[in-house]
Amino acid sequence: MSRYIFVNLKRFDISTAHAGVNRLAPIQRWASTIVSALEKGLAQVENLPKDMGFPIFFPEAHLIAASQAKNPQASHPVEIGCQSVHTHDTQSGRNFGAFTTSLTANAAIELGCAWTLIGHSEQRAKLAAMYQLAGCDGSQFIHEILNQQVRQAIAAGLKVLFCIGEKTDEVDRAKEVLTEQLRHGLKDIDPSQIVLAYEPIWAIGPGKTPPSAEKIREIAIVVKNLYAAPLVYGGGLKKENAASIGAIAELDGGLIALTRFSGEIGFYPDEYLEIVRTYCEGVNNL
Ligand SMILES: O=C[C@H](O)COP(=O)(O)O
Repeated sequence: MSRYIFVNLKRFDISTAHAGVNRLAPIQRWASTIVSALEKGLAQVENLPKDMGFPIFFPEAHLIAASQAKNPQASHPVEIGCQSVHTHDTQSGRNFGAFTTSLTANAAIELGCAWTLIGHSEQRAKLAAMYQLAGCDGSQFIHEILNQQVRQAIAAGLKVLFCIGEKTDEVDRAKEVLTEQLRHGLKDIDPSQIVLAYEPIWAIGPGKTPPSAEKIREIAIVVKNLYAAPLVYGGGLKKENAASIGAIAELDGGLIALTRFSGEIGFYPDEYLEIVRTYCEGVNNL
């Protein structure tokens, strides 16, 4: 594939009764509802580039249901991905699976995954919070942990979407931050095994203003010079900016989480399809 529209479904399976955003289906049918709606909907989208991939990252509990819901006859099949993998894995004569609470890359493969998402800002924040509790700046260790996870994923045969991005207080030195994340997180990793996602953290989620297409393009040029892998943009990607982001020649796609950022926020398949349609208008105008 040479272009991708990724979806990260974060923890969007939790119903509104428990303060979540799932209004789509009971949790048992949530993943299959999304996979079927997206595959049926993508088949109706006109002028979809043939070389476009549609990976979706689910929480672990939904991986089997999502894989089983895939239609082998779909004209534009979705691919299933997990939200990161463990730093270690099963190995003949060594570890037989003593990994309580962890999803290993070999397990992800057996659960039907083709992809994993590593280095998402919410994963980085979780790791940083642990180091903070220990009273130290763990940034170097976080890069190393992510690097180990990427290695395990590739060894198991997973494709990797590796996220980078600067925080609000890092905007002035964004290039430096991105350089560090790439240099250490992807140390000795072959770029042919990776797709990168640039997600400025200050643009993710409701109530945020994403950067202009010109600003995204500027960063895309920097990132591609640092690491020669396909690059997608995420963080407030929505119908309103999808065409202008699709028209950035240096990008190879997008990463979507919410499709609705106000009111009954959440991920809605029909709105996702509208974003894809609009993004492709931008691509077709290139
Ligand atoms: O993983 C996806 C990103 O965090 C983007 O989130 P968003 O589309 O809700 O801004």
